[in-house]
Amino acid sequence: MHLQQVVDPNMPTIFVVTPTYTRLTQRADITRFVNTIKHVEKMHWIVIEDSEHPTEAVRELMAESGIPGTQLYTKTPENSEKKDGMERFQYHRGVDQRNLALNKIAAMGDKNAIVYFADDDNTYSLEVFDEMRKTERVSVWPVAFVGGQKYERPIVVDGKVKKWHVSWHPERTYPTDMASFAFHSSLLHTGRVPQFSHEWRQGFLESGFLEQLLDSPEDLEPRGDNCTKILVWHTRTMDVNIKREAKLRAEPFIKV
Ligand SMILES: O=C(O)[C@H]1O[C@H](OP(=O)(O)OP(=O)(O)OC[C@H]2O[C@@H](n3ccc(=O)[nH]c3=O)[C@H](O)[C@@H]2O)[C@H](O)[C@@H](O)[C@@H]1O
Ligand SMILES: [Mn+2]
Repeated sequence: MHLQQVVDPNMPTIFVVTPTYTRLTQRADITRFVNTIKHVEKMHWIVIEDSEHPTEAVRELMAESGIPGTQLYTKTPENSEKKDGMERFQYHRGVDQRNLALNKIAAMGDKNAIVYFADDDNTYSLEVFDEMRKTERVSVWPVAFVGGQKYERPIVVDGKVKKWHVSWHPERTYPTDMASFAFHSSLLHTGRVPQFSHEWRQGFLESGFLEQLLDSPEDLEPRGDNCTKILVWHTRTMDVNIKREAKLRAEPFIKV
């Protein structure tokens, strides 16, 4: 008989929510992302394209991954979109995409699930998925390479988050990155579905969202040895130099 790993039927499903958009490095980023999350059991991958229509590229990447998932799309509205000359920090990314996913997950009605916002370009340990699986309400852990620091992390005293190792806008109620927390799906079923807003200040998305889930940072459940282990890195893919393309064009039948 073939030996199979027995999956605990009570184990919560992890909904991994990934906004994405068409760009030169998208297949590279999503390939690396898939190579990590394909090792995570009992998960459902929600990919939301920032686009007016679903793309063949994402459909294909999702199908080839073999990961159970849902392909959604919603274009960031004109007025809140990146305009020419705007710097990266001047506009929100992923707001409408994550909101759509939240509504979808709420409608799916799974009462035994965890929700995690995982951007397509970060680096994730497998351990972070084991840690978030234990979430009762909202779990939290450190993230490296963010906020102009080597890492940002909650400081835990007697099992509670009391302050933060964060220097960028430390006055935020929850001064922490999108990749630093996960929450239980029960929080989607207590009334209005929590959402992100374009109206919030740049860099205040996480704090604004968490304020809808919890009363105080002390309600957070610290993971990763009381928030002392780096399990996620806020990496970014470099802009690829294609300045010689005009001299020798890519062949249209080669998928990059
Ligand atoms: O506050 C913000 O605006 C963002 O800042 C940081 O993220 P950062 O690495 O700077 O941003 P990206 O990785 O470029 O974008 C975050 C996610 O949104 C997607 N995205 C980006 C750009 C875009 O136009 N549309 C879109 O859907 C990306 O594929 C990615 O999954 C945070 O890590 C994000 O979670 C947060 O949404
Ligand atoms: Mn990123």
